[in-house]
Amino acid sequence: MSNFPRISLKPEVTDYLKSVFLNKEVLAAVGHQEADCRFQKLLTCLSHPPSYTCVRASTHLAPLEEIRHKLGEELKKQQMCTSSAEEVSVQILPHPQIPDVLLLPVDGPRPVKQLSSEVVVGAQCGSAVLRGAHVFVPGILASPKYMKVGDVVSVLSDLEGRCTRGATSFQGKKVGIGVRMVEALYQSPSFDGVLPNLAFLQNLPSVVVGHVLGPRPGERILDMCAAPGGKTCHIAALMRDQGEVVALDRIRNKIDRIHQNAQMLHLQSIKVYCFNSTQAVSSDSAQEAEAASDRDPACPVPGASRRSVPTSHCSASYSMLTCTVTLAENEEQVAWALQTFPCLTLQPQEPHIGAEGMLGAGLSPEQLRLLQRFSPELSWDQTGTAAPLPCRADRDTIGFFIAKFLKN
Ligand SMILES: C[S@@+](CC[C@H](N)C(=O)[O-])C[C@H]1O[C@@H](n2cnc3c(N)ncnc32)[C@H](O)[C@@H]1O
Repeated sequence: MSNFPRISLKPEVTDYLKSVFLNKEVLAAVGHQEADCRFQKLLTCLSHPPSYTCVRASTHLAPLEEIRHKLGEELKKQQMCTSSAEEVSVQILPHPQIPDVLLLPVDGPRPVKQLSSEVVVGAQCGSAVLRGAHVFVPGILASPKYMKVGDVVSVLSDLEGRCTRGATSFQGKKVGIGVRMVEALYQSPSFDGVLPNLAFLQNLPSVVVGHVLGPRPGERILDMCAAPGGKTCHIAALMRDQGEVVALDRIRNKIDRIHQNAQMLHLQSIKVYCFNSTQAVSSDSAQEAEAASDRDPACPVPGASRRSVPTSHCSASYSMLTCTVTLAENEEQVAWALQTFPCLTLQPQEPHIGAEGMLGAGLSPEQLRLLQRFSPELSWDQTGTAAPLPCRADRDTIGFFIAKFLKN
């Protein structure tokens, strides 16, 4: 059996994505064959984990080199517990362009034996396992009826969401780890409890967006879709914890995670509110000028989800980001915003390591160049080759999109 069955999407989702990737503008530019090839690669990318782990280092608390060294020591200790080899080595590389990123290669796919005793986990848990996590009890959907502590099992991921939860038959402890991974298909260190205040697991594009925003100490920044607070904390760290980051999330349970992360990273400048960002939008210019009310940070920006909006005194810059690959949530939003709010202009991004925006939303080549789209399908062939890790890291990412606007 292949370790990676092709990702299985509902037919209507496949059709929709296909219509995006094979839209008229793309077809005219690259032709049907190339457009279809990119789409097929996208489906392949979606079923594979990235070839490295990205860690954001808390450089507001310690220098990068010190964090790199401490992380290496911690991970060596971890490896010594699980490996029979006398010498263990851990490769941790700084990112050449991003000053607070450390990259760790993932080794895989490795040959693993499939055992007759199987634990089935949800797809989300499965992807965490592929990135080095152990299986925690809530992720388990089904397990052998008489499984007991110490049994060796294979962990399989339910990619199609068909497995009905049968956790009642799980005989192990109901808290803590459910299955400790000893033989991973993709060998990647577990970060569970490893330097929690200095090494924060975050996808590379999610770190890039903080730098693109470029917040400065003393500014007031609004993050409209903040939980669990990865980017909120990054912004506060980049501001050296001076100023204010207002973090909104509409789901009350998730608010605690922002508090926990801020506390863990020793960040005091974050103010967290449970609030629906779409209701934080106001067209009232008096209110807008006032922008001081924490509960109503008035911004003339449409309240679509997943946006981080920094504000400053006389003009404001806005950064819009999504972790989706569709035109509707990305380039079409940009086209709409530019048309609806003539006061907005697109700004160059620094760093710009992803691709440019995708054709299909009627944006000009110049506008597309100002957008940053992380498109793993464009370079799928190169990942997994001998290319140096930092080069691979910039290409082998999750799908992600960043636009930076200035409001005049
Ligand atoms: C992908 S997560 C954000 C990740 C976060 N920016 C980070 O870096 O850790 C999206 C979040 O947006 C929140 N959200 C979605 N729509 C919202 C809205 N209208 N108002 C406030 N929060 C919203 C969701 O509850 C969810 O927690």
